[in-house]
Amino acid sequence: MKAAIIGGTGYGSIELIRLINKHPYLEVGTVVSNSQAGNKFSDTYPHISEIIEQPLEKFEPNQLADKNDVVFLATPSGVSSRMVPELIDKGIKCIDLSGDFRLRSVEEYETWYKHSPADEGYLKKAVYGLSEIYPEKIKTANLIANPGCYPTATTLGLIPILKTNLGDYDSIIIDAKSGVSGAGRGLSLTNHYAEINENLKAYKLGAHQHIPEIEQVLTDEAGNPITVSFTTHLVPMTRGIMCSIYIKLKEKVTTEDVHQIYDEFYKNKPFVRVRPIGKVPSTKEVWGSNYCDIGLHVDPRTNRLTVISVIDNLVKGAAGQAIQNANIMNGWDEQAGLQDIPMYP
Ligand SMILES: NC(=O)C1=CN([C@@H]2O[C@H](COP(=O)(O)OP(=O)(O)OC[C@H]3O[C@@H](n4cnc5c(N)ncnc54)[C@H](OP(=O)(O)O)[C@@H]3O)[C@@H](O)[C@H]2O)C=CC1
Ligand SMILES: CC(=O)N[C@@H](CCC(=O)OP(=O)(O)O)C(=O)O
Repeated sequence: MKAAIIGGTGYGSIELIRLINKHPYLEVGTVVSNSQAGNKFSDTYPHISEIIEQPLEKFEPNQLADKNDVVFLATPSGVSSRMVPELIDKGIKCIDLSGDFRLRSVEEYETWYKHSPADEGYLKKAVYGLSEIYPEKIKTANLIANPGCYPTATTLGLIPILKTNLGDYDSIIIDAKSGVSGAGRGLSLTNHYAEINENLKAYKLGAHQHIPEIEQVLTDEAGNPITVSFTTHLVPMTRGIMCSIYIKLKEKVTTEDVHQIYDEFYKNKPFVRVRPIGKVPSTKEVWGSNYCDIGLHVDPRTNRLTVISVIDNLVKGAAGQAIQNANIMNGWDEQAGLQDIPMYP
């Protein structure tokens, strides 16, 4: 099956290429580039020389739909929303890595993303692609809104406890940290080496576009309105996200009790690894892989649960989950092409 990619020279795209190249049922089809059409892909990324040798192409929706079976849009928000309708109308399945189809409310989108939302008719067709939680909806979807990187780590870390009545869900605090590739390949002063090296920065306080996405998922799963305190930090590393999540518990429960809840919840989910009691995952332990690793601890003095959730932002946080969704949509093993051991050290 041929997979097209739009947003060819970005980080999401080059990670999709790496994963599709070793996928048993997918092969790289058309790769669209807005800035480099006509140039060889390996001119931008020499590490794919002699492996993927093809020109980058212009966006031609008719040709794209004729020559490919699925399209991954690794384009910025505001761009995907303009491209998806033309593609969906031609009958090709789309998996969008941007935030354009994740929020159900167009007003919320405008408030947080600060530009025009996608057409509401197409928004209604989109299925939120949190693979572990919505596999049944994903199976029959034609348009997947692939989750954001921070929302993936956060919601997978929170949903099992939310499904119980044990927590005080007005008290959720998420302290989130990301490597610099989370900001994409575009140049900016914030991500300049001298600005980020030996530095730790909090950013977008109270204004991060992932806040409404996290609250939408948690509210759906809890069945009650949930608001969260969510603060993002930029860390001088290339890949990786760690979300340290804090929830006050209403009853006296132990780490063992909570561990059992998470173990049971994720027992048939191969990409979520709940660490043994006393073990805390680090970002390097999921590097280059589609795993979300979770560590749990209840502090008996404060009766507060701490959840540590780590992912690779470019894999489980973007391209890997997109491939997992393509696997589910096609009825393949959800692990197809994603079974690598994380790269270490
Ligand atoms: N990086 C990450 O960890 C994650 C990213 N995402 C989302 O995935 C999407 C891709 O992210 P990422 O690859 O990191 O971003 P990049 O900035 O690295 O790449 C995006 C690519 O989109 C293309 N593009 C940029 N502007 C336009 C435009 N106006 N019209 C058409 N194409 C354009 C460019 O490629 P070209 O010129 O070759 O077309 C650009 O390289 C984004 O929506 C991002 O928010 C989601 C989760 C995690
Ligand atoms: C480190 C860094 O800057 N990360 C980005 C993640 C953006 C992203 O993934 O965008 P979506 O909204 O499409 O999910 C940020 O915090 O905005």
